[in-house]
Amino acid sequence: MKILTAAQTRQADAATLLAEGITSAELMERAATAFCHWLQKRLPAHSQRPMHIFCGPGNNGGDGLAIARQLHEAGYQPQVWTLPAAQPSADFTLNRQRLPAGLPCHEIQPETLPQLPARAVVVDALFGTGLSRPLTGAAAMLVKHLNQSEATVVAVDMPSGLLTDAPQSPDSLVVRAHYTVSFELPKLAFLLPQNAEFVGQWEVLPIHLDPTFIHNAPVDNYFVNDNFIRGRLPARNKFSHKGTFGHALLLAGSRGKIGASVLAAKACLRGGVGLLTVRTPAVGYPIMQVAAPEAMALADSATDFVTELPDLKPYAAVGIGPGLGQEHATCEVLRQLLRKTKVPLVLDADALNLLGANPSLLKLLPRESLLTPHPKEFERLVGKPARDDYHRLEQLRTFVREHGCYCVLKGAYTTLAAPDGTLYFNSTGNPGMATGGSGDVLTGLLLALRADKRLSPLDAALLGLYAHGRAGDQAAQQTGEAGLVAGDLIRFIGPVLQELTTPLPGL
Ligand SMILES: NC(=O)C1=CN([C@@H]2O[C@H](COP(=O)(O)OP(=O)(O)OC[C@H]3O[C@@H](n4cnc5c(N)ncnc54)[C@H](O)[C@@H]3O)[C@@H](O)[C@H]2O)[C@@H](O)CC1
Ligand SMILES: [K+]
Repeated sequence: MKILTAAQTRQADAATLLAEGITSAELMERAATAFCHWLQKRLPAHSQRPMHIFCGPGNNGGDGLAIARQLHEAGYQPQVWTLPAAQPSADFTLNRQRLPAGLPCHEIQPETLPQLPARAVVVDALFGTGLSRPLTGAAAMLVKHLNQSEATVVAVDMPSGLLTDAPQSPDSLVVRAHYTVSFELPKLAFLLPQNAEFVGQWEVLPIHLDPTFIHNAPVDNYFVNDNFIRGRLPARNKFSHKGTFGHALLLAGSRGKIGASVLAAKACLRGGVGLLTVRTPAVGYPIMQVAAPEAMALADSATDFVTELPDLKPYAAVGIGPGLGQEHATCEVLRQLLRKTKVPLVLDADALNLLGANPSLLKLLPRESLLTPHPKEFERLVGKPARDDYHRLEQLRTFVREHGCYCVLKGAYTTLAAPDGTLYFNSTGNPGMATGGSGDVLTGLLLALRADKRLSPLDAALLGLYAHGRAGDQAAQQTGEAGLVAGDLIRFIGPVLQELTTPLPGL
């Protein structure tokens, strides 16, 4: 799914009117209907909860007015509140005129702000994608009032005060919505941790914007959902052999962190690798042989950490990092690996910390390497903290362009950056996966997919992220989010990959 900018959303709107020969009021009616169906499913008219719909002067407010009319017709008893405005939009004015006589509509004044008890439902239709500056005056006062209330707040398209795809000044007032119901495509603002307190739980409803416009719109950001992933994992050919799926090498583990190497190894095996060899320090050798007998274990001559790089000839891809430690000798192994390898690399955890601490290593990074930092590791890699989540995304784009690599920034909506700077936001996963070892599982899975000769680097990375999150979602259904441990993810990798495999074309 593409993520459009606010400007492109306006253009998509205009292109739809043109392509379908409809008026903007008709498109507004479509958006209002979609919103009302969403609400009616969750809140029946007979619930009798007080409902207040707050409408701004533009088309977001126009949506609010159309929603009020449709809900009134469906048996709800909403009250409408409008902001004082010199020049409301044409579709606002039209829908204001269309309000039935029995539907109360008041202009907001400081002394007439409605009481909002906890039972009340607020529909926030003050500002949407047209917001261009911080809220002031009556709008600011109203947002403060909404945020102090205990009412349930449902935002139309955007929580009012939040910019669609840029940071706002830190002291800006923004509605704290419990739900944000948006139209057609997700907005970049929804995917950033700093906005979670405003956006709440979000959803996008189709309003059938012009598909040709969306198809041709150039974008920097994609939302990775099921549709986006379908068709990227080919079915296995009957005559395929171990070589097709590659022989991977994993360098991982140190005393006390052999578990990380075991988790990564098991995930790599379940990710479909043809063969796996794991280099661990000697202390990890018996553990690996017992825990993952399908992997070949290659013990280092040092007991506690990895000090030697094996001959790289047999391998189709190399992963390094989980539980590795940051000893000097291990750093030298990484340096040799970066110098010598001719096959795809997956770098995680301590391998990234070593890269961050030794800028000379970063210069050796082979093109198309795949790095999987969490935000702290990413900060060490780039050497300075991000001002905010938007700045972090800019740092990410700059980083991959500079190093010609793929970089996965882990978190909610884990973000993959491709070497051209395009960002892909993953949609799967849950907070239960914020648990030790979850990243090691991702590294193992990505290593398997990078070793698969049939997959492009981009497809391997996208499939890995999506499958990892989906495995987490399926695991959490059985364990609950709190009870989820990284090892639980591993047994769901196989079924999830099976589900994502492209079937034969139907007859
Ligand atoms: N683009 C689409 O696909 C559709 C958009 N619709 C609705 O239209 C909305 C966008 O409407 P508009 O472009 O009219 O914009 P808004 O309704 O978001 O904002 C209204 C106007 O307020 C002014 N304004 C901006 N910031 C302000 C501030 N801080 N204080 C006071 N005034 C401010 C601007 O002139 C802006 O055009 C969407 O969010 C959505 O709700 C829907 O009706 C139908 C489909
Ligand atoms: K809004």
